[in-house]
Amino acid sequence: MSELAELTEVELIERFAALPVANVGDAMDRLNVVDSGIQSVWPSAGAKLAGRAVPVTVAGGDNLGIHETIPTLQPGDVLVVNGQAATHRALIGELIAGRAMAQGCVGFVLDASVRDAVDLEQMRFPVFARGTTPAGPYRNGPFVGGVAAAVGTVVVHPGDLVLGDDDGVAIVPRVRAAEILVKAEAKHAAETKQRAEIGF
Ligand SMILES: O=C([O-])CC(=O)C(=O)O
Ligand SMILES: [Mg+2]
Repeated sequence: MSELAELTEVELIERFAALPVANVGDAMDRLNVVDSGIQSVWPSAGAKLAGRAVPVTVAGGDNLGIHETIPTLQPGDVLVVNGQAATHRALIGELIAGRAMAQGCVGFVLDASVRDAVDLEQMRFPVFARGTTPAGPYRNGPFVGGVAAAVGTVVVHPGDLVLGDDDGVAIVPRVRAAEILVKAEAKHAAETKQRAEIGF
């Protein structure tokens, strides 16, 4: 634990990024795993996300809060959007993703729909959402940023760690990150040993 207490946030995120999200979920007693309806939107497998949460809550189908938040993003941030689980409009696409990438943002998680999924994969920009639709967003507001937001029933605080892979998304509370990393790495080591015993 003392070694972990000295890890920088970047090192902590790198260590989490090396683990399957399932192992991290298990290390949190299977809690804090985001609703299974929120998945990678890349047409192919291989999306992998690990970064620091910047939560924003928007009205269903409206992305003003995303536009206003993107200029504030820092390298390593993940934009996490409570879009009210409204799937009738896409809140982001490749253009907004490109602007976020230019800020150093490493991915998005949205309780909403998105569009331009093929472009997002070609850009290697991981986006997790409830689905895709060609229907574009409105841009009127309101929105709330800078405080916790709910995504798929999980509360996300600013600075929490956001992890995603082809199984889905989990949120690691920042204050518990070191303790959860120890348990998740132990779980991964145990499963690696079990695989060898089973013979694959
Ligand atoms: O037009 C929008 O607001 C969403 C979109 O498709 C993009 O960002 O590429
Ligand atoms: Mg677009």
